[in-house]
Amino acid sequence: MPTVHVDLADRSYDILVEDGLLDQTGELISQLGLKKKCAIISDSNVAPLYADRVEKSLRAAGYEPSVHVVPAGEASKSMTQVSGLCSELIQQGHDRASFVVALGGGVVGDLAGFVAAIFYRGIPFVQIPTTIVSQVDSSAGGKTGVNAAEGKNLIGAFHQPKMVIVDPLTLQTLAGREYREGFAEAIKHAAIRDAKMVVDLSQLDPAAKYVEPDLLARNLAIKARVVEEDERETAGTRALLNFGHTIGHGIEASVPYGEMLHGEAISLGTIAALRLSEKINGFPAADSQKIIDLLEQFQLPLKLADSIDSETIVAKLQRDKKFSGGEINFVLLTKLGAAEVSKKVTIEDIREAIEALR
Ligand SMILES: NC(=O)c1ccc[n+]([C@@H]2O[C@H](COP(=O)([O-])OP(=O)(O)OC[C@H]3O[C@@H](n4cnc5c(N)ncnc54)[C@H](O)[C@@H]3O)[C@@H](O)[C@H]2O)c1
Ligand SMILES: O=C(O)C(=O)C[C@@H](O)[C@H](O)[C@H](O)COP(=O)(O)O
Ligand SMILES: [Zn+2]
Repeated sequence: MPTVHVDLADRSYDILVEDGLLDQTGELISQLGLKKKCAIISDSNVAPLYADRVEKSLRAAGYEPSVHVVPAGEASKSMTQVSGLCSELIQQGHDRASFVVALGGGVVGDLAGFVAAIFYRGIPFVQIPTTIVSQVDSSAGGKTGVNAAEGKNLIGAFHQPKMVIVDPLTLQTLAGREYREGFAEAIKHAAIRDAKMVVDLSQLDPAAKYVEPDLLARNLAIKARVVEEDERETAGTRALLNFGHTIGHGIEASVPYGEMLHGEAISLGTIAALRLSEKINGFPAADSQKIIDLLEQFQLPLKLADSIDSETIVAKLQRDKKFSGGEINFVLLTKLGAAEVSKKVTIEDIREAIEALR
């Protein structure tokens, strides 16, 4: 089975990718030496589809799971949900010996991971991702957290999972829009680390609702290698995973959370970052076009709606973690498959790149 090992000293773990793994959850988790009580956290779309199977598998392996469901969608990545879930877990008798199972997309993974990071000052958790975003990106790396009204992911913690269980067959139940949006993150991985994957992604059917385990694992391995180098985004390498995200997050936070899906906002942020790479690094426009063609193939947005005000985007993006101490650290491509953190991008360059999206 395709397995990606994330090597982080005592926080190391495996990412397992294979069709049908959902029904082996209990057996797989039993290798981790965790205690019996656990809380499955999921959302209102995913729980009716998959929580029973995960619960059954855990019970068969001797675990005692409780199930906790939040409303589907980005708005659930909130402190209100964190607080509600913590209370539910306490009421269900969970304590320091329990662990969390995050069953869902990136929203559930980030939210449940953050609950695990702070509940009783931190308990273990396992990720079971069910969207493209989460199966290529968010389930790995340990960034957990929620949004603030002022911007995306501004409250959170680094908390690595103990295991990531990826079952590509769960992708079959995604709606078309939610399936396609996730490819923005795979396209990002290709752009920053794997030029050959630009070609491989171009061969995928955007309506397939299935991705080969090897391609998912290849994406997760790109992420794992970056995270191993710079787990807490202090050395600059991990910031490369933010390609397209500075402006993308600004756009995502400029409309009510959930109105634009994460991958849709990142599509626009990617195009803006490509234009800035051309302007500042002389990145070839023909290579930008290869990335834009991929975004178009997955029917991701290429134009910013006039109803979204540029200054709102600028205000939101200035609260991003890459703005610190008065400096802008902006991720640019140097060539197809390679990126850098640049200090040469000004706020005026960013304004111009946002306007060019219209
Ligand atoms: N922590 C990280 O490293 C990281 C990386 C990338 C993205 N993110 C975060 O991830 C979030 C976006 O994640 P997402 O795009 O997966 O969104 P999501 O979790 O909201 O899932 C999208 C929609 O699909 C539904 N869904 C999920 N799996 C399903 C399935 N198998 N069948 C049917 N419906 C299903 C959900 O209920 C939801 O309505 C954003 O908040 C983003 O900031 C985090
Ligand atoms: O894992 C990372 O590092 C990433 O940047 C992955 C991104 O795709 C993801 O959207 C992440 O949540 C962004 O984190 P942030 O801390 O920059 O908000
Ligand atoms: Zn992202």
